[in-house]
Amino acid sequence: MSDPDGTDAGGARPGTGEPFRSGFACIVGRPNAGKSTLTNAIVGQKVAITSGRPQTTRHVVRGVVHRPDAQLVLVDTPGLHRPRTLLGERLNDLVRDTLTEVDVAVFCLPADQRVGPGDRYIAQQLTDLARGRAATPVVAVATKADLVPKGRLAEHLLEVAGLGEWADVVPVSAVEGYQVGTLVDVLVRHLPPGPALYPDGELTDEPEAVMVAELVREAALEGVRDELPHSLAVVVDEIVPREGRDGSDGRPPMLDVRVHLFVERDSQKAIVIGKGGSRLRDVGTTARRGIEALLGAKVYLDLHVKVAKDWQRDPKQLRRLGF
Ligand SMILES: Nc1nc2c(ncn2[C@@H]2O[C@H](COP(=O)(O)OP(=O)(O)OP(=O)(O)O)[C@@H](O)[C@H]2O)c(=O)[nH]1
Repeated sequence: MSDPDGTDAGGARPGTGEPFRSGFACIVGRPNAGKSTLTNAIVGQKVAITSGRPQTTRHVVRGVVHRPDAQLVLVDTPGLHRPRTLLGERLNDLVRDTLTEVDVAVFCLPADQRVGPGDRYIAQQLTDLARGRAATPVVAVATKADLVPKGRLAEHLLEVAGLGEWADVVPVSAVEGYQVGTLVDVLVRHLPPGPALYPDGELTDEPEAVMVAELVREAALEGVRDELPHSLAVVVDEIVPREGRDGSDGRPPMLDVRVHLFVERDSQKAIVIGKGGSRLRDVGTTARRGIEALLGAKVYLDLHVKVAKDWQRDPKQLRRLGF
């Protein structure tokens, strides 16, 4: 049976000395290959659609798997999602774009169907690019394993293995939860070492969080628009009620709002913060007024400025952050 909260998607490997890993994966395959069902099985209940955070990634985030040892971010690949409508060069371009921006690709091939020309075409593109400069590993997945007898599954796996250059081949059944955890383990192994890309806990695309981020960004860019990258990234970590300040005692309710601002260079961090923190205080005051009006509560606004290079590993990552 499938594990309803997705906890079979792996656990800590204490004592292994393995570094924390984080990165992006995309799930590709022809229509009806089981991509959506697999995505849901991988992220389980922890789905956190973040389409409202366009500043954090150029792709739509489908979900984030938080583990003690890793964070796996599943991103949508609109182009590859509907290969029937994207033939020839356009598909090539999309595959290339996608593969250069994720750490690992997942190629779904349903076990209940013969490998067809559509699969072969995608397989060729993926193999070319896995061999190319981006060298993105591709994990081939035999989906819907529950629909076929063992003998047929073995046959399918052999066929899939011969189709291209895969880092791994894994049979799964998203419906029954079979091997979903194993697949996540395999994907995590292909992620580079690095800290979590998203705050732990639930992400949100709630309009308030998006608007709070916008208010902070606007305030941070005021007067220094030319000196800061257009796409200064603002991430709202949390909006939580202050304990004992829910308004029930007659005092106005109070919210703690914690926000990270990401910039590219130390010099930009200095601009945002200002001499002795004076500018950041102004940014906070301006943003707080807007946020209080928006949320209808008193707000304690906690702003942190970080240089992205400190927590991002390479230009690839910076691009993903929107820089
Ligand atoms: N039995 C079984 N059915 C599955 C499994 N995974 C997906 N399906 C079914 O296969 C069909 C297609 O699955 P989707 O997840 O929608 O496939 P998709 O690749 O996202 O499809 P597109 O959106 O058309 O690209 C659905 O009817 C699913 O219920 C599985 O592991 N076992």
